[in-house]
Amino acid sequence: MTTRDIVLVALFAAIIVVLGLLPPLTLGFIPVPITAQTLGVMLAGCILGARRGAAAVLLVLLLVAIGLPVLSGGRGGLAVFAGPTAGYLVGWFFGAYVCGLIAERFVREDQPELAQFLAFLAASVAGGIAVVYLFGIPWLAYMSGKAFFETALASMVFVPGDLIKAFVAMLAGRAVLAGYPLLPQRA
Ligand SMILES: O=C(O)CCCC[C@@H]1SC[C@@H]2NC(=O)N[C@@H]21
Repeated sequence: MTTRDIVLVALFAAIIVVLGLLPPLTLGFIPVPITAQTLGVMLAGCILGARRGAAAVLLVLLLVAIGLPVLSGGRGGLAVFAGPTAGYLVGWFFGAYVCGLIAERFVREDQPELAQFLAFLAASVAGGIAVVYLFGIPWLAYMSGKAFFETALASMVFVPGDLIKAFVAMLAGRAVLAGYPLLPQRA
């Protein structure tokens, strides 16, 4: 990693932390909040690509681990990794990575604008939603002692908001690519 990469990773970690200042939306029937921080995960993947995007999330998770209150609602500390949202947090790391991989592979600067939008949207949905849920739901089911399908069904409450975030990440990914490209592009 170059010094520029490190600065970008720190910048996107800061963006994820700042998004955590927006109050979480807690729901009575599931011990996982709706949070704007998942937008930061998608932005990191779409704008920085796989390695640097995942590194930005990892940095945030390290800040959580050392006890800084950087999660929405001012939460932090090692106990979070033994709580009901831990699977989602691990999913953020892999989600940013997969989001970045898809963006790196399918976004091209010389593509038509529509193809770029679609590639960023696919990256955000696959990485920022599917992969995050893939880790989050089984862990939540285990922690709450509920059936997997019941937990998966309850987690669908996050989908509308996460789709809006994926749309915002798509717009931001394309805007940054057009003005100040940072995304590595793979053959
Ligand atoms: O703050 C935490 O401890 C982690 C919160 C995880 C929230 C999950 S991520 C996917 C889904 N989308 C949301 O807005 N909330 C959940």
